Amino acid sequence: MTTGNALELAGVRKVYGSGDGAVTALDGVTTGVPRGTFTAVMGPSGSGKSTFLHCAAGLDRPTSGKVVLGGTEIGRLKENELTRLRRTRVGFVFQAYNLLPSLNVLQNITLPMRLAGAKPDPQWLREIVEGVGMAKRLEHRPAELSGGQQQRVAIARALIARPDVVLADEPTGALDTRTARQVLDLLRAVVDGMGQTVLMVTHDPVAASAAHGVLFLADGKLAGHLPHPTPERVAERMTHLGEW
Ligand SMILES: Nc1ncnc2c1ncn2[C@@H]1O[C@H](COP(=O)(O)OP(=O)(O)OP(=O)(O)O)[C@@H](O)[C@H]1O
Repeated sequence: MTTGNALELAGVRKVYGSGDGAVTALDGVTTGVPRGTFTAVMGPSGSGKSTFLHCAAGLDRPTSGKVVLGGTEIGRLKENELTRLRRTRVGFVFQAYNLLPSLNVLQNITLPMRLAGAKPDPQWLREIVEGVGMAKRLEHRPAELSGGQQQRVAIARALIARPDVVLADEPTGALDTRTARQVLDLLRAVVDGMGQTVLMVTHDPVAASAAHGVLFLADGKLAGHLPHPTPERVAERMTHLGEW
């Protein structure tokens, strides 16, 4: 495992709109996400969580400040370089899985590599397919899988390029409690067992407690970090931050 930060934000500000209608979604966020860690991001509604994730992924450009992903300052990249970086150095996991219905499991998992014009490493492919427990389902289409299985495929897809960071946006939001637990345990195993780095936005203190630590946002600013989170301690912090 390489040491250092997989992701760094330095003084990141994001202002949407201008003049009277301007909204400051991120207000000078500076933080680092160490490699091989699982970090949850929590905060009240409108506190800037999605904007944080979008800036980290290069989906949104900060108004000012720097985002460094795996040593590359992404603000300096041209649009086509940014697209390639998103395909190969960032893995995405969404609440709604976002698998392509016409592709089978194997094709969905390897799609980011094919879009980037690269071939997946067969040994890594085998490791992640087995790691997410989908080795016997490679020919199946998403419609033939449960929600939890679809999310496991999405996690494998997020890992296929060995990204610098996997960004997960409410990955358990559409799942029942038991299936959500399995997906959280898998994300944790991806970090503890495979040395990957995961950053997850969630509203759920139980989901957040699967992480090594929780970053709290309030009004676009960092409002604390909680190591070794438990659902109770996360909920208590959130209550202090206001409506959620
Ligand atoms: N494209 C946009 N244009 C204008 N304002 C925006 C845009 N995106 C976000 N905002 C505003 O920026 C602030 C932060 O939004 P963001 O979606 O990052 O918060 P959040 O913490 O993810 O919220 P939630 O938990 O409700 O999803 C909010 O006030 C929001 O209205």
